[in-house]
Amino acid sequence: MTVHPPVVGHCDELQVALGAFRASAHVTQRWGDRLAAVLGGGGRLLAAGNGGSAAQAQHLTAELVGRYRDDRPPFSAIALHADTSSTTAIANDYGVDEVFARQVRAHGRKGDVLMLLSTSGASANLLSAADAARAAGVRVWALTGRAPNPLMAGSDESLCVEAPSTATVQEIHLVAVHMICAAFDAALERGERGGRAAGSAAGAGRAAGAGRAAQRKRR
Ligand SMILES: O=C(CO)[C@@H](O)[C@H](O)[C@H](O)[C@H](O)COP(=O)(O)O
Ligand SMILES: [Zn+2]
Repeated sequence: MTVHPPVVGHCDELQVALGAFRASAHVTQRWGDRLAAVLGGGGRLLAAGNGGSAAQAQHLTAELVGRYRDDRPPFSAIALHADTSSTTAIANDYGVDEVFARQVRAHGRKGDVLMLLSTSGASANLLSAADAARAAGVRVWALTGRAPNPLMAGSDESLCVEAPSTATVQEIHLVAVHMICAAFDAALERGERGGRAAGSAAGAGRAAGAGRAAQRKRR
């Protein structure tokens, strides 16, 4: 067996873990499709994570509000940890385990999706957020490290990455994020083509963009 220095060894670990991840790639396809239906129908994605996973969660919301590859309408997606005033106030007043749960109660509506990213699948603030979401009728999808873990148990659906190190799990989570975005855009594109084929003046994606403000009724 070839023994690589640690830095190169990381590439080997990533390669092996990516190979295993291919088997769960269909989950990213499904999530991208469903997200297109939820957001296109006026719903919202909430996303959260701690540390490196916060960055990945924010990466996903940025690509939905901005764009992934091609130009398309913006969609409603919020990275909960990115609101520093809310997170610090909630941590200070209610405790750190409440930082995401309280924002889920504030922003989440029935039919929305909460995406939680965690390498351990055991962070208490994410577990509380999952509980809050389910109580509000918000679907919970978890991107985690190795199964089994408490977060996958507390979520409606999960994609668990089998990799030995936190770093590798995080890197594969970013791959998953981009695959979800690609599937999301493809689903919108199919909707637009369907809309045009049916003679609709506006494709489904554009219609969703235009109608979103009206559709999203806030309590
Ligand atoms: O990025 C890294 C390590 O690569 C760290 O910042 C890491 O994300 C933090 O320790 C997190 O608090 C870990 O939380 P989790 O992934 O277990 O939910
Ligand atoms: Zn990206």
